[in-house]
Amino acid sequence: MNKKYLDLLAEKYDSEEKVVTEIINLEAILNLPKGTEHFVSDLHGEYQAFQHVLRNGSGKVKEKIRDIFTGELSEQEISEFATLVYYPEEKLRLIKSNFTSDEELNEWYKAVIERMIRLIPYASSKYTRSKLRKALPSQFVFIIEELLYKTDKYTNKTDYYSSITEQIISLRQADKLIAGLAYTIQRLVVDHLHVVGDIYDRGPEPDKIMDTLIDYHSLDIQWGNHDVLWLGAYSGSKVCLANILRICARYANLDIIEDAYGINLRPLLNLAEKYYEDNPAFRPKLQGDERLTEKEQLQITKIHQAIAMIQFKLESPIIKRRSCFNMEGRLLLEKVDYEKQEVTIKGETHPIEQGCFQTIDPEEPDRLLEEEQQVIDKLLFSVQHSEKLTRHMKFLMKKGNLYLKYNGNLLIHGCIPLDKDGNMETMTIEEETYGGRELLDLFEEKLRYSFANPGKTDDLATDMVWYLWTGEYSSLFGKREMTTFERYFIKDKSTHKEEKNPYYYLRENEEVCRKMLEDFDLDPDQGHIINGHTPVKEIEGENPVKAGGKMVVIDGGFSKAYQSTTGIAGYTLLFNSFGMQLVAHQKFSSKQEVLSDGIDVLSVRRLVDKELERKMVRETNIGTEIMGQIDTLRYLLKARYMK
Ligand SMILES: O=P(O)(O)OC[C@H]1O[C@](O)(COP(=O)(O)O)[C@@H](O)[C@@H]1O
Ligand SMILES: [Mn+2]
Repeated sequence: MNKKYLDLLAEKYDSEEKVVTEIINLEAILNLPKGTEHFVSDLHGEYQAFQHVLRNGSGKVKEKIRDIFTGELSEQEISEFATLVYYPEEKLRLIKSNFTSDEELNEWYKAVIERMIRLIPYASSKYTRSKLRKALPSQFVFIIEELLYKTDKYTNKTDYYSSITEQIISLRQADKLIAGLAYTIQRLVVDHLHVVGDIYDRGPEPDKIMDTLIDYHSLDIQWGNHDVLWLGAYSGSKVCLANILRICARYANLDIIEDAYGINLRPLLNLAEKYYEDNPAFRPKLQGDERLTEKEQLQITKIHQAIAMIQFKLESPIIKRRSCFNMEGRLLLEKVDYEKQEVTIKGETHPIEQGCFQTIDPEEPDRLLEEEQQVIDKLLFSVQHSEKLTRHMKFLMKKGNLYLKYNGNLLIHGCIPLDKDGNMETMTIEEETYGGRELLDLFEEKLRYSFANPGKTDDLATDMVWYLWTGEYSSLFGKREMTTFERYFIKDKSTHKEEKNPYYYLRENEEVCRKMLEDFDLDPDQGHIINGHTPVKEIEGENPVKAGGKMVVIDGGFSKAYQSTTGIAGYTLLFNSFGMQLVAHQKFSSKQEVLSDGIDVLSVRRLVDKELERKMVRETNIGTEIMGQIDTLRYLLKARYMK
């Protein structure tokens, strides 16, 4: 081992005792049951629903409460207590307003603190003391540890508890302590979170989801197609930028751009007001009980057209300079007869409905007007200089990958592009041919390069980020082509269809899934592929667990816009030392309803896989890392202290 490395290590472990203690500590960790992994996907800006799933650990919090308090508390009391753990501040306010005297309130405080103190050792039984300590609210660590670790041998338990809790109450610290304990419980229930893509688009608050993830104790992200669209925009792809703005306009979410990320839309609005009128095809989709004035809707409709046209124009030169994308079929602006208002696609001519080609020169349909060019340039400048967006995009890069191998499973948002016989599809880029895992690695390399070079806007790497959004062999898109143009302008619905990659029916087949796991050097007997991206239509009887359990699809539709097709409000997956469980969530109406009626979004559990023997940390990714650390420490011990 390198001497310098050893010197550095010896600085940290500067005595034999320190090395020995750390080895013992690490060995002990290896023999603990593995922590619970929590998988979510396709959050699509639905911050409130995501918060709920995160706070209740997909039902795990309530399960732990039930394990301990069934028989002692009524079902109603269990629900109330669970709600307090999920939303401590709000629930405390609500409960406190029901008490008429301080005595009553103080009694309630005592009971609740005692319950939480009983729950914590149970929820943390898989962790070392030092890990638990890190999860405790820092200002109360001393007090909580006193309560947790006291023995009743020599002291009177009740007195001991009472004196500490009474002090807390009289010093008016009870609310803070309860909230701190509640967050500790939430944190203990889930050890690690996987976000299998699509944080952004359609829903109203992706920025708040990002803030939550930034504060989360342990997570990784597999980028979704919508996430790379945002990364692409930030990395200098104007066409990706036009797409994110178009989607925000379409779903009436321009607030995300203006208010959350502080990007000035005035230049785009001026352009939109100058050229566009009302147009039913571009009216925003309003979700739930969202209301907008007629004037607001009209304004968005105009912006929506302006940015869609900029997007179509920007696509064209990329398609032309990148023949390897094989997207010539998408050069639709050139296929429009602007006189007759018709478009010819795949040999068929269709009338254009609700066209808005005011800024198009039929001789040069993809040429941006000077004003359009200025608008998109200004927008790109603001996007790349938004402090908050920079923070969010950097985090997305730091925690994100295109796919992840974790504890024997393969996590990937979309697919591994296959041909209809199940072979990996290939793409030739700069004279090299790539397929399967190598293609995915190349995509990721290009994305990272583009992100690191935001000043380059037309290079191959930046164009490839857009390809990841919409290209046939993109592992995130997984469809032949994106029919955005057709959906706006052509009535005939058959032109709107987006044909899926064969992966999406081949993944039902166990052999195919095993082969893909092997291609990624994973053990097909142990591993699973975990996908998001395609909403599972439970309503039509589709099963999210496929290929004899080798494939699990967890996109059940957090996205409100898709709930009518899925019939539920999303799946999540839990993987603990006993096995894997899929959780189906019912529609989340509002936090208010959970708070006041204790109504918890009902989750239905399905067993995906049961471990024959309880899985220990030793058998996990982290376990492998720890074993490496132990080896190094043993080496240090021998080389420096055992002479
Ligand atoms: O109906 P919308 O929201 O415009 O989106 C449709 C587009 O979104 C996509 O489904 C991609 O988004 P998802 O990853 O959420 O499926 C495209 O295939 C399709 O063209
Ligand atoms: Mn997706």
